[in-house]
Amino acid sequence: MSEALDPTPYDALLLLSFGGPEGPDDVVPFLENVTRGRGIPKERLKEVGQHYFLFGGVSPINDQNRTFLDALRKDFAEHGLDLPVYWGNRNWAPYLTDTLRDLVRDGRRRVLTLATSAYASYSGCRQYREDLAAALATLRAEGQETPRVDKLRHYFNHPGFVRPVIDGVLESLADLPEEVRDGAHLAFTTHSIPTAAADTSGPAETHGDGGAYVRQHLDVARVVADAVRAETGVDRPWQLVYQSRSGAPHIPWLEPDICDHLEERHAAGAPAVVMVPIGFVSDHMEVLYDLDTEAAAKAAELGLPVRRSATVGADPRFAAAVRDLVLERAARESGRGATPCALGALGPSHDLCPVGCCPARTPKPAAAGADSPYP
Ligand SMILES: CC1=C(CCC(=O)O)c2cc3nc(cc4[nH]c(cc5[nH]c(cc1n2)c(C)c5CCC(=O)O)c(CCC(=O)O)c4C)C(CCC(=O)O)=C3C
Ligand SMILES: [Fe+2]
Repeated sequence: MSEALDPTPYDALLLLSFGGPEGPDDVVPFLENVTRGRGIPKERLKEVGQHYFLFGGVSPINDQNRTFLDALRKDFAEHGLDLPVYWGNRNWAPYLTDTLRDLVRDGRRRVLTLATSAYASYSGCRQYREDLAAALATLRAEGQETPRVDKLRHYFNHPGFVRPVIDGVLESLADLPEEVRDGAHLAFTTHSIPTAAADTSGPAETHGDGGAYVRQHLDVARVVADAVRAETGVDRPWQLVYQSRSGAPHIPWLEPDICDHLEERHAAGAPAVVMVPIGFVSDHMEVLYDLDTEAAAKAAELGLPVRRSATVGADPRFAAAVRDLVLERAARESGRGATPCALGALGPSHDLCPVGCCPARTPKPAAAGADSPYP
């Protein structure tokens, strides 16, 4: 077998995700898990619960992760990468702590984690590292010997993530009526977060002005817009906009919201808009509700033709990208050379989050970073 497919020192890959309800009875307990200890207004929770009830109380996220696990296992098997893949969530079964128990039971000693968020932010990176630390603490308190846990670098600019997004935009453009296709604007969307969280996202030297969170999204948006221009020969206006805002109204979050943006584009004379959810790795409830339901209704009201381009999901190129990222990290951890692959202007992200990366408002132990209490 070729040396390039050696995952040493790792003996397991852990897919770490958000989790979602899988039936009407799950919705309220799920939302209680999500918002434990955080000041989400009750009104917002009722509203979010409604979004889930509209879809039978089922979030698509768990099935999307199951499909992605299948794609990863298939890719690894086909390429002779012998690395078992586990799955654990922050807010719903399979819970991360139970998955860590499985890893210990199976004798895994060195685990590499893939979080389902591609970008730097407290919610998308450090909070997952806190989840890992909490699960490790629980097992240690039970007297178990825990594995060493690392986390893969942010993959937002990996070609295996970006190219499927480009294809999705091209498909959405092709799906628009011909008379509005060339004039269509691109609206790249991601999860809004408090501006204070955006400004402190990523390593300390990138703080300020939207931080790594905004810069990473802009980098992806630019690469996609450039590729779409090269492919179609049409230069389209594009912008990064936000969705799924929550929190108290007096706290500033990233803006503009996609619905306001559609209104503004319509008023500016845009004949059509393609919404490109680069902030979401698969069709989460945010995509199904906030874009396909709410923003689509806004567009219909305006008489503005819109399309929503596909998320990456279980695209085989994304599974191959994860294989590439695993082998790259494994090579570096064992002192072998590895050339990290990245599109755009920012270059490959760090392997190890430095101290002060995406700080929490209330500091908590976080694993798999320079400030981890776990070696
Ligand atoms: C950056 C980011 C990601 C991307 C990174 C990642 O992928 O992890 C993400 C993912 C997700 N967020 C999700 C759901 C929710 N997020 C909430 C709340 C919040 N998200 C925030 C940010 C993010 N969130 C923030 C700053 C809040 C408010 C404070 C807080 O609570 O931290 C709330 C509470 C109600 C509300 O405020 O909307 C819910 C129900 C689901 C599951 C969807 C499904 O079921 O398909 C997923 C994948
Ligand atoms: Fe969220």
